[in-house]
Amino acid sequence: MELNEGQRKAAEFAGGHALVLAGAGTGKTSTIVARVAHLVQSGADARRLLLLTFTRRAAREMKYRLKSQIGAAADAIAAGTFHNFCLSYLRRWPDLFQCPELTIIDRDDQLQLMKLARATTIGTDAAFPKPADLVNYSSYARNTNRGIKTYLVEFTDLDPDTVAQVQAVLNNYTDRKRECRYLDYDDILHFFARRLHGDAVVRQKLQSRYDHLLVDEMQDTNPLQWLILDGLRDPAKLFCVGDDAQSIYAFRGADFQNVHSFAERVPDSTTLKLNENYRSTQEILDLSNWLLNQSPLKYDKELRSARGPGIKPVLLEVDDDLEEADWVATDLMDRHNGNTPWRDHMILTRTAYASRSVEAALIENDIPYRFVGGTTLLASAHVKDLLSMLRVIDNVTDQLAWMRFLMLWPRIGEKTAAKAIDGILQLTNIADAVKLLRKRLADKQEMIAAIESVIETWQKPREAIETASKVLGKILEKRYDDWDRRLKDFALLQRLASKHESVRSFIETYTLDPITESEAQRQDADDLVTLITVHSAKGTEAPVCYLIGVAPGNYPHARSIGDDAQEEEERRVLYVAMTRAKDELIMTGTMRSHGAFVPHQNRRWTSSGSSQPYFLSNLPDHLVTTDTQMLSDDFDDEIISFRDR
Ligand SMILES: Nc1ncnc2c1ncn2[C@@H]1O[C@H](COP(=O)(O)OP(=O)(O)OP(=O)(O)O)[C@@H](O)[C@H]1O
Repeated sequence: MELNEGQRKAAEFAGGHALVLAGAGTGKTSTIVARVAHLVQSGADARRLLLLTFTRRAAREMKYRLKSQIGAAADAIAAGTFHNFCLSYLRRWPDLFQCPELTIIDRDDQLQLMKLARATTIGTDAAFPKPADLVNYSSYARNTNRGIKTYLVEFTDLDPDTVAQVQAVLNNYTDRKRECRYLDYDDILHFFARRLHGDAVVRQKLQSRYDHLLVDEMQDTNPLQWLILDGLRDPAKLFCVGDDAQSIYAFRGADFQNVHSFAERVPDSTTLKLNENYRSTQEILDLSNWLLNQSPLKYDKELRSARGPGIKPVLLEVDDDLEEADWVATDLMDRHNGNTPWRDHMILTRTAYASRSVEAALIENDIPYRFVGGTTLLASAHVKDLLSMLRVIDNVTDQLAWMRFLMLWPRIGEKTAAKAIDGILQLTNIADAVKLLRKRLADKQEMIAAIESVIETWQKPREAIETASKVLGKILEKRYDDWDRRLKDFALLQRLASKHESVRSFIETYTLDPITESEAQRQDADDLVTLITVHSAKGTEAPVCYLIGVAPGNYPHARSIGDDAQEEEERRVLYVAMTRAKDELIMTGTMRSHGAFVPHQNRRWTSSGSSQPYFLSNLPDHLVTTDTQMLSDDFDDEIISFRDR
């Protein structure tokens, strides 16, 4: 691929810090890859480059592209997510970061722990914020780099007494984490940033480690991530790429001011722009441009297609999600029969839940697919059961894992487990814990033998999981009706683990950046339809994109209505979704008729009515082909070509 003038200028930029600010499909990712290649080819030491991406998948893809451009040097480049990068240093320098051996916990564990903290601190009070709210408060405050009290006063309606109680619950939660040696997702960045800014030795060591810091998807970084970049730069040079119109993670604390205010924050920086979109045809961009232009915010983006004209986007009204699913599956099969590979198709959904009918239709029709962004493999109950065994071996103070593991066994209830755990928490290694269990639970020799057999294979992650599956199989089989289906996941875990050097690294990788079951199953297959949530689809593209659930209540999502900032973020979600399509964008949803939404007797949206805000309610007819047109007698050629492919 030959870079255009703007891309080349950015890739070969010889000044200090730079921000590449550009719209969707303008080659930001291609440019950052080209810049890394350029730096290495001009003599930069690959080991002194740090490439930060939003997902592990993005890092893997960039490395893959780099490998073809610069060969083995690509292996030396540190590339990964902020969380991976920070964790690697917490692990490498535990003393400097004052962060001993720790277990990473996921949201499920956070909720469990918060439940305990809430119950201990305030007892039962139905009106008090729920564990999920408390986890969210804590997470948002840290990611936006605010004290919890400041956050609660500024962003919630809680009265001063409740604020004080929430603080007490969160203190209890923190104490519990310390006691169990847990790190939650936000702690990773928080601990790293705190030492980076609070300890001159750490700062000096890290600042002397890199020459170039390259950041993809800058618009989705949060204030805490900014703090990290700010602490790492100078003499290292920042090269950040981003698009403010694609900022869709404000709900997690992302701050698109990191892009908007880059020039003020980094006074000696240069902002470079890319204008031409190489991904989509002009018709797809006309619709995307129109969507952004409806916003009260000035995005100042008018995407121009380098590819020229193509097929107009289609907006298809369906009666319900079943009809939608059937239609998508039939259309996919028609296209595949016409020799288009499955891989050319991507189905974008708001949520995993909203795509269940489409997923069922894919399965029913034997359409091979992988799902990206839904319920994740490590979150399913039987996998958590198995992981609990691995986790207690890795961290003997992992209270939540002990509770789960012990209670798997017959005749061990909450009380017996809690008593044993009280003793275990005083210990420092698994060998002592086994001794203690042998004494306290003398009639549970089978369980103790099971732990010992896994310890024996501990150094080989694949074997450790195989052993754990065998020794737990008999008891798990009795717990789950659909055991045969679940058992297959254990084989999947073994396959994934075989690529890791330790059990811990395996668990951490997929806790930090979760993988869905279907994604894991199909990792090596390449001709598949991709079913993906819009949030996971950032940075991806496909020739044909189906955007399902384009309806009031989804765009903007009902939950965001009434909050201007959230509604605006919803517009950007739709914009991200539309701009994934290269050749064809097909939107399906309920209730559209001749440019206005007409409540239908048998349709789900009837009760909320057509007054619900909807981004496409004023959509000019000329921007899309509608199903009404598709069904009319004077079908034009373009529509026939779409249908008769
Ligand atoms: N100079 C070019 N010539 C031809 N194709 C290009 C050029 N630059 C980028 N492309 C292609 O355009 C598409 C979009 O590029 P890329 O994914 O880098 O854009 P992006 O700005 O990161 O997009 P987004 O932010 O929407 O994810 C890719 O298919 C890429 O190969």
